[in-house]
Amino acid sequence: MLMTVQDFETAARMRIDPVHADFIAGGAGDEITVRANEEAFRRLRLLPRVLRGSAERALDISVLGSRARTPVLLSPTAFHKLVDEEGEAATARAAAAAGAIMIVSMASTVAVEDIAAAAREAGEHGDPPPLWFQLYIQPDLGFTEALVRRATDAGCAALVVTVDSPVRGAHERDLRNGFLDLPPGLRCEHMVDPREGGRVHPIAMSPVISWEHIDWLRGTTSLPILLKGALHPEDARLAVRHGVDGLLLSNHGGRQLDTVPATVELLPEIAAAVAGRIPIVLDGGVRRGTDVVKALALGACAVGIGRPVMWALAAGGEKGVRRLLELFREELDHALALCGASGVRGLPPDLVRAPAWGPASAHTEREGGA
Ligand SMILES: Cc1cc2nc3c(=O)[nH]c(=O)nc-3n(C[C@H](O)[C@H](O)[C@H](O)COP(=O)(O)O)c2cc1C
Ligand SMILES: CC(C)CC(=O)C(=O)O
Repeated sequence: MLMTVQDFETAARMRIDPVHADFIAGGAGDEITVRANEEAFRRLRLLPRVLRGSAERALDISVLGSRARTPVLLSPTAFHKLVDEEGEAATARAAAAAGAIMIVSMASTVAVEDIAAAAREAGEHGDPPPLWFQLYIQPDLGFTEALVRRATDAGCAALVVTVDSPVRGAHERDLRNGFLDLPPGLRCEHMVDPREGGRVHPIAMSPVISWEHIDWLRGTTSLPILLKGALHPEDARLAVRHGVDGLLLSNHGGRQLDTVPATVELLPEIAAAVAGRIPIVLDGGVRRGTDVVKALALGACAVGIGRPVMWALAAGGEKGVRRLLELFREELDHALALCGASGVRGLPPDLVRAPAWGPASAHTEREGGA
């Protein structure tokens, strides 16, 4: 029975190529940050209030003009067709049915127009939440601008600009496995260049992308812009000054610079830096309803999940992702009830206790390890 994210991972591993499972699970370098994200959530403790609950909990959110029935977003993940033949279309149907915002990866194997059509078909409770679109700004600004127009025309309601990738992270599992490109028959649909007879460009990760590019993007679109991957509080303040509308506080699931802190450890500092001026979504290591409560209480308005979606899609296609999102909903609602909360909004930081951040190994060994 699929009851936890771990169950989905186990089921997925029985169905997919181990090389692809490594691509999903893996991270950069020694994968210290991959583990740190989950460990940090495990170390935080919830301190519930009593005699103040309500019969039902409100789980809906509204962020940057997008309404959703759950604060759990689908973070952008590449290459869904590696694990399911319908790829991102299946994921989008599940997200729409759950009323969850899906952030479409620029590196998706289904085109954003087709993903949007799939989501529209599946909205069970009226209009599903809009899609958001993740972008790596390409040094070829003409190409980038055309892609932004394409995502906008497809109905995407926000742009999530990934800024933690001046170069690609060193994924040693992929290097050892020789997994360096998509298998024949699959391609990144958004990298097809209509100007060049349909040539498929590689995604450029460029260290010359700068705040000037964010200013340029700000001038070319009226969609809300979120920065994904700014971790330093000074960069969070700069983002506000550059007219960015929101932050996706993310360390790319430990796939870029290894040994950066867990995102939930950084959250209080980042929340203090932006001081409520722009919303913060957090991803990295969110695996349980209690993790969602912790992130929201510490200042996020929503959370994203990456690997869990890939495992669920691999384990059971659209149905698998639906079940996963249901599970997060049930766990979140249950945890809120136990915390004496009436919903996901306005959760106070004193719901969370952080034991002194001692050596991570001491905590994890006692709890059965990562
Ligand atoms: C298989 C995989 C592919 C990913 N692809 C992208 C991507 O195309 N763009 C991006 O900004 N982040 C990408 N990410 C990072 C996720 O958006 C997210 O930050 C991370 O997975 C969150 O951590 P979690 O996996 O612990 O939930 C990817 C992550 C994984 C695991
Ligand atoms: C194809 C890559 C650009 C996707 C990515 O960001 C990742 O694998 O973490």
